[in-house]
Amino acid sequence: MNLVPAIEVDGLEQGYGKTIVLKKIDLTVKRGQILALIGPSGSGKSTLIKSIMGMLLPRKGSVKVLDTNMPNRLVLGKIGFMAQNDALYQELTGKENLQFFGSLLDLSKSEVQDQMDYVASIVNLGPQLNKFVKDYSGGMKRRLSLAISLLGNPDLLILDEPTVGIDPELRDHIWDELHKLANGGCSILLTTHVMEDAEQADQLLMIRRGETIAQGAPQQLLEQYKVDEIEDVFIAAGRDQDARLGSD
Ligand SMILES: Nc1ncnc2c1ncn2[C@@H]1O[C@H](COP(=O)(O)OP(=O)(O)OP(=O)(O)O)[C@@H](O)[C@H]1O
Repeated sequence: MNLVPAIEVDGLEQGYGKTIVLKKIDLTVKRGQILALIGPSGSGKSTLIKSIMGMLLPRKGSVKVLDTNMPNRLVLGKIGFMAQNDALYQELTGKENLQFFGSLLDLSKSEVQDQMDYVASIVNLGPQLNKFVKDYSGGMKRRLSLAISLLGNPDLLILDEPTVGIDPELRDHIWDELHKLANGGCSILLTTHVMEDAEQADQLLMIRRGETIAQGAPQQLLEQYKVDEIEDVFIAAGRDQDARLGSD
């Protein structure tokens, strides 16, 4: 297996206009590893993802994906990306959406057809693929977006809140599949508010007020903070940060 990390972020500072949103962020996602990014609303998770995808250039520090500085068109083709807002064609069916996004990846119609059953089964969407997306529920749209991100056998999956609106049973099924993909060498970075998701990851990065407040394997963090729940790690690390920075 290639030992170059899938993602390397080093000393990243990022912001909009005069506002600094992220400070001194370091992270490494090795090949085949799953990293969950946790933080309250507005803490900068999507900003970090946009920086990794090359949609925002680093203000300070560096971002490398598959050993390449972003943005890079070739590397983008190796990333399966699921944005927070579903970017789907409402007037097309689920199947037509998959065909369209597959064609953007230079997959032939028959290649998309071959992969369609597999990606649709991961998110349990097979029976609804012939329905128009405008008639989908919010959770079905998330599932279709996830299926689209899996097309083309990506080396890296970047998933912004993939489990929103997905029931616990299907979430377990999706996690089984994500672990299988990771075991096959796919690296995965996802954001979540759901602590059950966090427990499934190999590595956690907790951000709050633009900074990393805790980073490590779930079990390691539970031991370090002497707590039983990941949520309590976040709370304790947040208190430490408030004590350091002041709570204003
Ligand atoms: N295009 C933009 N221009 C100006 N400020 C922005 C822009 N996008 C995000 N921000 C600000 O940057 C901060 C971080 O936003 P970001 O979307 O990265 O947070 P998040 O952790 O992903 O939040 P959520 O969990 O709600 O999606 C917020 O204060 C937000 O208002």
